[in-house]
Amino acid sequence: MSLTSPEAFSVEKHVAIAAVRRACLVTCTVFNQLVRDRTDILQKEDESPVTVGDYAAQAVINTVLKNAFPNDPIVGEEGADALRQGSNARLRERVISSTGEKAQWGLGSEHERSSGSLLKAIDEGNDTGGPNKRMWTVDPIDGTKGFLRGGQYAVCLSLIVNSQVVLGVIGCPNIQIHPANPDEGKGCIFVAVRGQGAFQITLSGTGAVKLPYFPSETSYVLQSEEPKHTNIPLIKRVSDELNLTEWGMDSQAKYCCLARGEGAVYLRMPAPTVGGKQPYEERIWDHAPGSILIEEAGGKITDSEGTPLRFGLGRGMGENRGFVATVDEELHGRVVSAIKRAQFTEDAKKTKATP
Ligand SMILES: Nc1ncnc2c1ncn2[C@@H]1O[C@H](COP(=O)(O)OS(=O)(=O)O)[C@@H](OP(=O)(O)O)[C@H]1O
Ligand SMILES: [Mg+2]
Ligand SMILES: [Mg+2]
Ligand SMILES: [Mg+2]
Repeated sequence: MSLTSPEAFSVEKHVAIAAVRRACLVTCTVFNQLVRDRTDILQKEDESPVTVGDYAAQAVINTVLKNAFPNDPIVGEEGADALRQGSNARLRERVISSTGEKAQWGLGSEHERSSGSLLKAIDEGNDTGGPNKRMWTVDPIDGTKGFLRGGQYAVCLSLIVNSQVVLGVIGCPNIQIHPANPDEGKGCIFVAVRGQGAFQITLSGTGAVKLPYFPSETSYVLQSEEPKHTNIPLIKRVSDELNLTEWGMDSQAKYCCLARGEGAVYLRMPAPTVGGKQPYEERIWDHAPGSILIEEAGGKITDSEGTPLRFGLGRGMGENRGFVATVDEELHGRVVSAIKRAQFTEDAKKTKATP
């Protein structure tokens, strides 16, 4: 069976959807019970937040994946080291109770719920990635800041074979099922398999629609909500030149909105670095599922110079900095050109400012 035959990755797709759905149930429960009280949030070394929800969702997804595909490595965002520290015992207990509350979430029995096996399940995501292998990426909560705000966040899973993303599944509990009709409610899962198209289903698995399906009336540039993650002034310059309007949104929900037709461009540009700091290296779990969703919806995604994205370098994406995704291929070329002009103007300003 070739990588793109109609039956390819059918088992993987069903397992991945089940894993993402279970993880979404966990994150919704955690939000309702814990996050609203603003408890149990840790600051990672890079000062980004991690919550009971991130750990619990990664434990659930890794457990489902390891049960189905014991030999597949997993590249997951989170690690359990902080949970092993005595000072975080309360957080650890919260994670255990969040994952074990219902047997259907995959960590049901007393034995399986024990602290050791939970930490082990989280640490199954410690693979280093690389070029010549089959591996999963897991971002248990993408847009943790959005999750904490009650805004958009995404539970993200992808399968990569020999550096090519072949399957992407993104759960967005807070996204409207229909962009123009709030009455239909919230909660979607977006699914793409290489060569088989991209689809949206509801969180409960009903109402499959092929992407894109929503006729975009206004032309939006989807950008990070978090200003530290992107170059907002540069994106404004590009948007103005192309007569587009910026729309800030947390997480890979941006890729999902673009794939269904709710915008013109996904644009992410590296934030300016200060004090000789190295630029941020993007992570494969933040873009692998979103990139296949865009491509299978008929769109194009590259880095900001028009170079293809590289998912076989390790956990990071190396020199791939800044991302441009569009559903309209002609627009993609115009965005890349507009970025070059905007960068040129920015550089010229800096040179003028330096005495
Ligand atoms: N400095 C910097 N530059 C670029 N990207 C960064 C940076 N720091 C973090 N991250 C990663 O950004 C992920 C969140 O994605 P977005 O920026 O698209 O959404 S958001 O506006 O922050 O919600 C976020 O994913 P999560 O940690 O899963 O939330 C990070 O992996
Ligand atoms: Mg994070
Ligand atoms: Mg992320
Ligand atoms: Mg995350």
